[in-house]
Amino acid sequence: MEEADSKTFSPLSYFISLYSAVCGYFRHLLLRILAVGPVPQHIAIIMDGNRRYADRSHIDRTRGHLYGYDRLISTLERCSELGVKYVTVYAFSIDNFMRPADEVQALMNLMEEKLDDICNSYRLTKQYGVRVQILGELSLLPSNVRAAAERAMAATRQNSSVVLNICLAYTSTAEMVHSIQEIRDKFLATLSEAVPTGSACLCSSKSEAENRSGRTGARNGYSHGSEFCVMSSNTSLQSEACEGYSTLCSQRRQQNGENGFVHDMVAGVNFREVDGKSGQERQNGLMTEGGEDNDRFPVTGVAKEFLSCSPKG
Ligand SMILES: CC(C)=CCC/C(C)=C/CC/C(C)=C/COP(=O)(O)OP(=O)(O)O
Repeated sequence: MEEADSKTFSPLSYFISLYSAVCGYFRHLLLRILAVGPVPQHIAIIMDGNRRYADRSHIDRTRGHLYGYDRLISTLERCSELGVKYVTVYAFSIDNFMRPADEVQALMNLMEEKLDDICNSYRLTKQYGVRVQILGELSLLPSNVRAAAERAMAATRQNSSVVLNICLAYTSTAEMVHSIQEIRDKFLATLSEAVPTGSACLCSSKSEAENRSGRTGARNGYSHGSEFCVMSSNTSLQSEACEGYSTLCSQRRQQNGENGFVHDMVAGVNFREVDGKSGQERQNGLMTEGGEDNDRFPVTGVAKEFLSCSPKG
């Protein structure tokens, strides 16, 4: 026993543990000071530079991704200590599937392993109370990763201290298109309930039928029928949209020519739900936003990207 103790003790290991304890103490102090000031509720992170780091350090690229993951977790812990409520990480875009097959495979293996590690980490799940949410097109992921994602969400569902949103197989274009399609379908269902079929005040029966069947827009551009149905209804969805989004809607109509009004309006509702800003604020945001990376990033790039894509049914 004594022999084993004398083998494990070394001045170097003693120095290393002393050094890390001192660093930990100062980090803790620094975070306490920072927490006195304003702390953002939501921090979004784009994982980037893992391969460049690996190439520069002459290590395997998979190891570069592994180090990137470790950094993410320590950043998450620091955010949680500061009182940040949401950390959103853009970990894998739909476009990333176009990377070489062996890299995609290695990343998928890493995701599966790390999602399970998060679930099994006492530190993350119990001490930090991390709740995991996976955002994206889960159907595009291999079944083992999808299952790991479901496990992580289920295992941390009860936690509430900090939410870790992991964007996997995600792009904001796909998200916007899907949400618009979903809202369109709900809207059209509401429309068909709210408006008696064949009412003389409504659009022609032909355009009404087209809207109900979920077309992207009215065939004839801004047919009176289509606009009248939208503007005159009292459903909350419609009035919300009309209330603060008229500028956005009309700009969108001008830009897209014959894209349907239904979609312009739905986009307005969605922008509001995204960040709670008014249509005009959102537009100002659009005009001033820049940077390549923002284009595909959730929240910041959403509206900008939407304006540059034409929704298709
Ligand atoms: C569970 C969980 C959160 C797992 C995370 C897995 C992980 C590390 C994903 C990052 C993948 C990725 C595309 C990183 C970007 O760096 P890059 O490859 O684009 O590097 P580069 O900019 O140097 O080319």
